[in-house]
Order: sequence, then C-alpha cells, then structure tokens
Amino acid sequence: MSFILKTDNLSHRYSNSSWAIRNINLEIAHTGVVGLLGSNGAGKSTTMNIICGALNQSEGTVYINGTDLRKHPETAKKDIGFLPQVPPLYPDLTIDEYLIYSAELRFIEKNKIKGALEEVKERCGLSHLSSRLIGNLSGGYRQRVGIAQAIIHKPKLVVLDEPTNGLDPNQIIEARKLIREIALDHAVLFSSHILSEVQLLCKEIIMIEGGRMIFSDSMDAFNNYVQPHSVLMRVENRPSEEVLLKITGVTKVDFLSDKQVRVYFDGGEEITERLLAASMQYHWKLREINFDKTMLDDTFKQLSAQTNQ
Ligand SMILES: Nc1ncnc2c1ncn2[C@@H]1O[C@H](COP(=O)(O)OP(=O)(O)OP(=O)(O)O)[C@@H](O)[C@H]1O
Repeated sequence: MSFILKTDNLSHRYSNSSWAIRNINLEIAHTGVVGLLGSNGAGKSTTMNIICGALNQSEGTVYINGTDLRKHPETAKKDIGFLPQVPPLYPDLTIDEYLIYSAELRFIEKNKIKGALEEVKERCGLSHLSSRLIGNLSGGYRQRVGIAQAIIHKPKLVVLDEPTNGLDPNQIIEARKLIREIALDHAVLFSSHILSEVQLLCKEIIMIEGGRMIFSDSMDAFNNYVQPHSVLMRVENRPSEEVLLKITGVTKVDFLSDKQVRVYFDGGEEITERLLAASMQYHWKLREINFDKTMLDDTFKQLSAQTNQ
C-alpha cells in the first residue's frame, strides 16, 4: 500500500529534557480527516512540526508520499500544507498580497499564480475580501487565510494544528465545514484536545498522551470503546439491590442516596427499557435516567493503562 504519510518510530526530545514524543507510528493512505487527539502537552504540535519539516526529529523517519522528508525535503514539502498552531500571517499585508507571497514560497510557476490565487480564495470563501488587510480580519477569516496558504499549492497532505482554537461557536462551525470540503481531495491531519471536535470531523482517530500513541483506529471503534457503561437513575422510592442485579445486563449497583442510584451494565442502551419496566413493576417512580458518558480523562487513563500493560 502507498501512504501519503508514514512515520516510523518518530521520537523527539528538546535539548536534554525527557522524550516529548516517543515511537509515534502514523499511516495515512487516503483523503479524509484523521484526528490527532491529546491533552495539552501530549505532543501533538511536536509531531506535526516534525511531519511538516519545521522541526528535526531526534529519531525516526517521516515519509511523505514515499519520500524521506529529512533526506529530500524539497520534494517531500511539495506535498505538505501546514497551518501551525500560531498561523504565520502578516497583518500588514492584504489577503491577495499574502497569498501571492505564499504561492511564491511554494514555487508555484509565475503564470499559474493568479489561477491558484483565485481558486483558493473561492474555495475558502475569501474572494470578496481580496484587498482587506489581514490585521483587520476576524479570527474566523484569519483562520481561513491560514488554511488557504496551506492548500494553495494543492498538497496531498494538509496538517492543521488546532485550527478551531480561539474561534467562536459560529466560526467553529464554518471552519469545520471548510475542513470537510478540503478533505474531499486532500488527506487532512487535524489536531485537537477536544474529543467532540474530533468525533464530529474525523473518520479515524489517533490519540497521544505523554508523547506516546495510545489509540489508533476508526472513529467507530473509538466510539464503541467509550460507550457508556453506567446509568444514573433518580427515583422516588429506593429500589432493592437484589431486584436491580437480577435485571439482564446489570453488573453492579451503587446507591448514591436513597433516591439516586448508579447502575453499571454490560451491553447496549436497551438497558433503559429494562430499568423502565422494572420501575413500573416495583413502583420506584423513576424521575430521571441518564447515561454516564465516560469522561475523556478516564478514557485517556484506561487507554494508557492498556497500552502500558
Ligand atoms: N520548544 C520546546 N522546548 C522544550 N520543551 C518543549 C518545547 N515545545 C514543547 N515542549 C514540551 O514537549 C511536550 C509536548 O509539547 P507539544 O507542544 O508538542 O504538545 P501539544 O499536545 O501540542 O500541547 P498543546 O496543545 O498545549 O500545544 C510538552 O511536555 C512540552 O512542554
């Protein structure tokens, strides 16, 4: 199989400190969005900076479309577009001036720059703002300009480091839409520390924590992993533990008070129907029932523990 991005045991330590990332093995073979999820300091930016050639790794290899980035940076970088965490924007330039400059940096032939500029502005919804100074743009539009410079040379791989950070909810929705469109004909590596953000955008997810990869699979597999395993019930009349434990699927019961009980279960969400039926039969007077979603921190812990076994 040929990969747009492949990393072999990528590891990095800043000067003499401990490993910032260790043995990161990534493979991206097709278009679409791959999410790189990790809490602050997990190693996302370090990984992305290395993949884009902005930082030299201490160990390991990055292949872009089969080319070793360290050995042949010019060839490899033609296929990379990068929006770093702090976008490299010049507030005193207009959008046109900045994107033309970006096109020149990317060695786009002179007679093709105008076409590339118009196409990328159209794609990123910037055509009506061509001569606006970047310094006068809203955060959302600045981020679009950042994305535009990352795709102006039509790279196979687009790397976006926390592109929705600092945007307001409407701007986040717009940015998400744009990233989805770009992912139709590019492979996009997208980082975030927000699980729901990655769940909304990505078909595949890679989680790193403490510089190590702790999960890499489809979003479906991840969602199955974080399926809720307990429900919280609020009732008027305290149920009997014996009755609860006899309900199919129920594995454990914790009484938080006489009116609040956490029920652990194996299996799917049909548990609620069984609890509802039991409530009718035993007159618990069920007032509320909610799934306890596994918190991201817990998920990190569970996955880390599993990986380190
Ligand atoms: N220039 C640097 N010098 C020394 N240590 C660094 C440097 N940059 C990052 N680190 C350290 O490397 C580790 C990984 O940081 P990195 O910025 O890659 O994480 P991140 O997942 O991108 O976090 P964030 O979302 O906060 O940017 C952290 O322990 C961080 O303190």
